[in-house]
Amino acid sequence: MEMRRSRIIATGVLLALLGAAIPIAAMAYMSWAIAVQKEQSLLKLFADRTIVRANSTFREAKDALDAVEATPFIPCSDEHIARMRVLTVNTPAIEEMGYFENGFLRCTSWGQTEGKIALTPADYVTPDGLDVKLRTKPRVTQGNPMMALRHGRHNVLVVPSRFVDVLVDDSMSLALANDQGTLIDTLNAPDAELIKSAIGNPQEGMTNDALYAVARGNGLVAVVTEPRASLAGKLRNEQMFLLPIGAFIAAFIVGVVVWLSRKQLSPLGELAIAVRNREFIVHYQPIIELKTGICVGAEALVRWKRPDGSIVRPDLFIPLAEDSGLIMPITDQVFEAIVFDLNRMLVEDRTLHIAINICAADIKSGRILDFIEDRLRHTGIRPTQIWLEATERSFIDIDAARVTLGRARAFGHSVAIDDFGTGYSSLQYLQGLPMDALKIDKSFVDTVGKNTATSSVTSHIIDMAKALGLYTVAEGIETTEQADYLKAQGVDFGQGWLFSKALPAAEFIAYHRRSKEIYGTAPEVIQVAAVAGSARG
Ligand SMILES: Nc1nc2c(ncn2[C@@H]2O[C@H](COP(=O)(O)O[C@H]3[C@@H](O)[C@H](n4cnc5c(=O)[nH]c(N)nc54)O[C@@H]3COP(=O)(O)O)[C@@H](O)[C@H]2O)c(=O)[nH]1
Repeated sequence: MEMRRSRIIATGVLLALLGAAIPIAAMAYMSWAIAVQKEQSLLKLFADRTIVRANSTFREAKDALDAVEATPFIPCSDEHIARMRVLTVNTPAIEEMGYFENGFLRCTSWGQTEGKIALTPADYVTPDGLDVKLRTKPRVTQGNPMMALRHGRHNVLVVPSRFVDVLVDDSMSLALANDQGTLIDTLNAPDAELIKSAIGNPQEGMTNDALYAVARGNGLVAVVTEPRASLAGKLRNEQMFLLPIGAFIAAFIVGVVVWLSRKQLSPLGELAIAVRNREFIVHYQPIIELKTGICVGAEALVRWKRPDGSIVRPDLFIPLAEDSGLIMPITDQVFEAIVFDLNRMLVEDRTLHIAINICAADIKSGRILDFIEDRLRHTGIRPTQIWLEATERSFIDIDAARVTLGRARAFGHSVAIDDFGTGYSSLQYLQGLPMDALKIDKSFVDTVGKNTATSSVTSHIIDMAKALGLYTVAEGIETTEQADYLKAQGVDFGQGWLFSKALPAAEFIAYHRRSKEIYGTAPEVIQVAAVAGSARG
């Protein structure tokens, strides 16, 4: 009992801990995943914008080069130089324009040169056919290194930062490269190693320290990165929304676990577990023919054997079982136990019968009769050897009771009214019911030899039963005086501690064997009455 409680409590605590931890952990993980996903979408947006920006810079440069190539002016004439100057001024992306002849720079948008600056080989060629020299020191202006883009006989100089001229968050860095991985320019000093590996990877990703997103287009690759630490703000926002949901789910699960555990720990919960685990055993109280002392059968009385070996008396759990409906599976288990325990004995001695207690619900529905019929099949036990005991209190629906008891007798069972006299119904009320025997309650037997107000009731009950042609069985006989009195009154059978307490199956079998040696076997009178399906007389 204690072990089971401890197990239920331990399981409950474990499930409650898991039930609390899993939703909160799941929501914490979801907060992180959503924050990462949102941040990566933002990085991707900036990477896409960088590609757009770089492409537009290339396009501007190309348009300017196409325009100057198409001019009809004499190379390096005043008109040609003026044209280059106008295009330079009107094209924000370019800083300077130059004209090459025979591999040397002859003039630029600034004017004539000495013709000594030689054309150097391109670092790569864009898909639009522009020769790109990544770092060129402008020899004319002597300014910072620029990127030179050449098409035909002209080139333009572009400040590399024009390609990455995108507004990004302060925490972000970006890099632009061509699709062979040659770096064009960077912004906010990104980690070179990360950029190198990100260029080779698709879309977006994450390292131990940073998040990154990659965009590609027209021979260019843009990578935008951000340290993981900068996720903190977004993560907090997501957590503020999701963690309360996780806490709510956790509280709900813990509540359900506590509710289920308490239910399992409740008497009804324990009884339900006992039914599931088939923890019921049956003891048999011998029934004695008072005239001869012969053991004619037994009443099957259920006991709840807990896993720790302790036995619970039926009056402690039968009322709860009846209220909850668990009495039906318990009755089934009692009947199966009878078949298991006494099959051989009942087949060997046809004069023996076993009485079982039937609950109100089964009397109303008649369900138990089908169950008994099914379980008796192929056992060799005759239906006449099974008596059904029903208390007056269980006849809630008298018409349904009449049908069920009638069916029971037609099938061959004898029907006994248990605890007679303790209910409110009169014998007259019960008179119309199909029955064979009346069990006189212990409370009346107890009055024998005592001068109490109810003493005379006992003999009246016996007389009425005889008048109705019913067998009589006296319960709870504890003294020889009671037995002698009841025998003298013509009571047929008796049970009680005078003869024996309810015994485990093996002890009842031994008791019956001993009794047989002393008193012999009963004549077939009880069986005959039951087979006939009619009352005595
Ligand atoms: N629906 C079911 N009810 C059942 C079943 N098994 C038992 N019960 C009912 O539980 C009540 C208590 O039963 P139990 O503790 O087994 O007590 C029985 C006898 O042991 C007791 N008894 C018998 N002789 C004496 C005696 O001389 N002195 C004394 N003090 N007690 C004695 O009486 C009980 C028998 O009761 P009854 O059924 O009225 O014949 C009890 O109401 C049982 O019916 C079950 O399987 N299903």
